[in-house]
Amino acid sequence: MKVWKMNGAGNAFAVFDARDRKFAPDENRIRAIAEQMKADQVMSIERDATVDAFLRIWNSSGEEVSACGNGTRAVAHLLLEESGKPEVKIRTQADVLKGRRAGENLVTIDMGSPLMAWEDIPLSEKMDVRGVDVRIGPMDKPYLSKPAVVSMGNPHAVFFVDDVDAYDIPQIGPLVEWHPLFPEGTNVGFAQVIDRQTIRLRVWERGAGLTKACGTGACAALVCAARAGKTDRKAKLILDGGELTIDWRESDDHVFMTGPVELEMTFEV
Ligand SMILES: N[C@@H](CCC[C@H](N)C(=O)O)C(=O)O
Repeated sequence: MKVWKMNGAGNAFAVFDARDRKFAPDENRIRAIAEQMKADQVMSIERDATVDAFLRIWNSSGEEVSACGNGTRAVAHLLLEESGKPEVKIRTQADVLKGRRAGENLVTIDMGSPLMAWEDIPLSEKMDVRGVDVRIGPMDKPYLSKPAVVSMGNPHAVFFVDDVDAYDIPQIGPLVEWHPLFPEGTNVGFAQVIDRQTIRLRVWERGAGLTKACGTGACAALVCAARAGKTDRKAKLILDGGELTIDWRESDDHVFMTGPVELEMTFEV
């Protein structure tokens, strides 16, 4: 079976070609692969007669998840190269996503519409998604509170802060990731608005920890920022491992994510 080690803006992936061979790892196997290949997510490309491929995604902690923006960009890169087509369609558990080339080693994915209803994120109770009741720090004086929430096919909570580097993300991230308000857990973003077209972002990913970049996290941060009037609908997101351009199109509500993809190595197992 062919295996690719790839990254999207530093978000690291081990991608298995399961189109002609069965790949059905259990959680322990996923954890071992992720550790050995230093991958944030393990993914498999499977056949799907209605689209170019089905993409299965596991977090490095072992559980299967429904969406991965950078991973979809990485796999779109492989399928675009392989097929020579101008556009590929990839089914994930969340949606059918379209990918196309945006330059050399640059790929754009149409991530579809963000989900804003509290049940869709999901939250465990009805709440204003523009700032939910989560507080970090002393009860009377929390130093972080009211993250905005949205689903990009997976749950995201985004704290808007003055300085992303002032927070101990590995300490705070897990407290929010499995807060009772999020029955399926959540990815946790720390977003600093630099100007109306620029956001600095760090993400504590559900089931993977602090990664160098999170594609759905970048989409979530832009949507939450634009929804609150903090930025325009198109902005550059500066992550630890690279930059992503996110464009939340007004005409059809779709979010487009563009950024770099790197194929680090290919081998057979
Ligand atoms: N790295 C991803 C997100 C992967 C899944 C996430 N950790 C989750 O549990 O939802 C991205 O680029 O979007």
